[in-house]
Amino acid sequence: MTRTAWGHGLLTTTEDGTVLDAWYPSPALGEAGGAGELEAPAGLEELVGADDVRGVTRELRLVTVDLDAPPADAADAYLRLHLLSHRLCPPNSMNLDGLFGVLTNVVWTTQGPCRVDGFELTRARMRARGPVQVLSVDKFPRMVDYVVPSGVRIGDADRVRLGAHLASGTTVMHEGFVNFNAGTLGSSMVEGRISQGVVVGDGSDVGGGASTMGTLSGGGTERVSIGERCLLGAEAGLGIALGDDCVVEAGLYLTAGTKVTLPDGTVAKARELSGQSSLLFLRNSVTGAVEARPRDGHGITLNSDLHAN
Ligand SMILES: CC(C)(COP(=O)(O)OP(=O)(O)OC[C@H]1O[C@@H](n2cnc3c(N)ncnc32)[C@H](O)[C@@H]1OP(=O)(O)O)[C@@H](O)C(=O)NCCC(=O)NCCSC(=O)CCC(=O)O
Ligand SMILES: O=C(O)C1=N[C@H](C(=O)O)CCC1
Ligand SMILES: [Mg+2]
Repeated sequence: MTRTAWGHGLLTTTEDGTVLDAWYPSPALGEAGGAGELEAPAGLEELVGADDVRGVTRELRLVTVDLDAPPADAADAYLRLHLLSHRLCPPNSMNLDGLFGVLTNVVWTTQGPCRVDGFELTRARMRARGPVQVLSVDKFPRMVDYVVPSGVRIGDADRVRLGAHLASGTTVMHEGFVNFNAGTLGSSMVEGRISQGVVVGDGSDVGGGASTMGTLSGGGTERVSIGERCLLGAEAGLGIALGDDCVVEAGLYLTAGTKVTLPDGTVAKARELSGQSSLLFLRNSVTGAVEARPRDGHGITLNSDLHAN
């Protein structure tokens, strides 16, 4: 069966037809066709038109995508990113092959997206209109400029890209980062980096400055994930999947190839322990060896005051 999704998008298009962005206020799974669904949501029509200062036009388009096929173009890609951030699709549930290729690099400003080519002249025209700040130059905008999910706190809007999936009860502190096609499935404290493709389970804490290894560049190939009630300590790093109720000591970078001493004295590569539950990983400060020790009972408990968002 074909898995589809649709939405009415407000597209920003340059004079040569390049789509800079698309905003879908109410994307949905399935096919459009129910009562009123072929009409754009209230308020969108009023936003259509040219912005000569930025050299763009804003147009409405009803877009339908096949979630199992690669993104066809930028409008399609933006719908997929919205589906993730609206929590209609969890990370790793749709085809994102070739995503970077269909997105264009954009100057994201407080007056809206602009082309990179000729930006200084665009900036001059925008300055004549009013104050303008450049937020970033990137293929992805900030999530909160397109989607504000319920039950979430985000200390610094720059740190969460459109396409992040943040479950209700998630707090992303200023040092945290969440990439597209990545995020949380329940209450979580995020003070470290959740890389593309990485998913964090309910009740887990990613400590300050911690790193989860991504697979997009630099050789990391293991699919990293964190189960429920886990703690990735401050400044720790993770290159394998953790099951539930695991702890990684602060400052320990556990790569897939790290040799880990087990309680019976045998040595295993961390990737062989991938997905196992109830383990504590630490670097023994006397011997220098990385050890995995069994942990009893349930893992960490989050401070509920910090997640009643
Ligand atoms: C590894 C653990 C989990 C261990 O803690 P535990 O409470 O389980 O055990 P413990 O009581 O400290 O230690 C039990 C016994 O093991 C010993 N022990 C502990 N760590 C050891 C090590 N690395 N090598 C050798 N022995 C060790 C202790 O001395 C003690 O020995 P005896 O039995 O002989 O007494 C911890 O040190 C840790 O790293 N926690 C992570 C916390 C964290 O990072 N939270 C996120 C904060 S995020 C944050 O703060 C944001 C701010 C920021 O930005 O940084
Ligand atoms: O969720 C918060 O707010 C947090 N605040 C602490 C702080 O302000 O120091 C750190 C952990 C989360
Ligand atoms: Mg606080």
